[in-house]
Amino acid sequence: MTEVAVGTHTVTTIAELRALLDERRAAGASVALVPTMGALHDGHFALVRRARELADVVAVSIFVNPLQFGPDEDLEKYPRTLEADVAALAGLGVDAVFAPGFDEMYPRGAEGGTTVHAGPIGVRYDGASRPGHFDGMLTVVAKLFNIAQPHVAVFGQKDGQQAFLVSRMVADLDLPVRLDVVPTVRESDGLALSSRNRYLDPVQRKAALVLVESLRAAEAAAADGLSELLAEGVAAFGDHEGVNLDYFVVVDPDTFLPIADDFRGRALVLVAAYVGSTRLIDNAYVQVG
Ligand SMILES: Nc1ncnc2c1ncn2[C@@H]1O[C@H](COP(=O)(O)OP(=O)(O)OP(=O)(O)O)[C@@H](O)[C@H]1O
Ligand SMILES: CC(C)(CO)[C@@H](O)C(=O)[O-]
Ligand code: BAL
Repeated sequence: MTEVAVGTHTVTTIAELRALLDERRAAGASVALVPTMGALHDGHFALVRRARELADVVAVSIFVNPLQFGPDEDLEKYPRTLEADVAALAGLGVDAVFAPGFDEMYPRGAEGGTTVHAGPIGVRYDGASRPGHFDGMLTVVAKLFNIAQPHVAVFGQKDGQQAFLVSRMVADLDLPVRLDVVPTVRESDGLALSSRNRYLDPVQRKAALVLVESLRAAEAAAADGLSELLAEGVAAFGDHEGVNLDYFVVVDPDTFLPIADDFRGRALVLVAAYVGSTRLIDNAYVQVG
């Protein structure tokens, strides 16, 4: 049997990651990739555990991708905790951590290279509030797929539109990778875990619960149809000081288009809101009608 390196290897170049994964593949191993932007929490760790179930070798990428941030967004202040992230991933038995710098990923600069276009769903909902976000996200995900060549890649349902658009890209561009989506991991009070939760002060942390509360209200009203669902979901925002609803929409999970008034069946409620200046998202499946 071929000798292969064991333990957690942190690499910063594409060549190093390819060499490491090629060696494992040559020994017959399957590979799972978990793409992240770091500042890891239990949501990410659930993805890593799932990846371990799905493949012999797990690679986690940590890259805060400038292409998916708008000019007024939080690229500069996005939390970066590489040392702690690597230690946690080693504890979970991850084989490779890929933490490239900007030049390694974009040698032609942010504007100079080929990019992926997300198509019509990429300009709705989060894409309407964050122009260019999904093109930038898909561009880096396509690169990561080509770099790591995983058998399976694991994403979180918390970023529901992202998971949908990645699966669209895989289908539309015939990418040879299987996708797996892990349910949203929540705090005990229901708040979806997010790296951006650490921007919240204690008062905002409490106010942020309105997102999951709106989803629960929508779920409770879903049996009565779309207009009741929307009315109850949006009403949950009431008068929350410092909270501004961005969108509250119900989509068909198969198309990500808004459902019609007479829709009956499983639908996905998407919500985004600003809590202070922090933009948070959440979503939940409901049974309409
Ligand atoms: N609470 C969660 N439950 C399940 N998956 C999650 C959760 N939070 C993030 N993920 C998934 O982890 C992967 C990496 O996400 P990312 O690094 O952007 O973390 P994040 O916490 O979503 O950060 P932010 O929302 O602040 O950008 C994505 O597939 C994302 O959907
Ligand atoms: C998928 C991803 C790692 C691409 O940068 C990012 O959008 C994220 O962390 O969800
Ligand atoms: N969590 C998805 C990555 C982003 O917000 O840019």
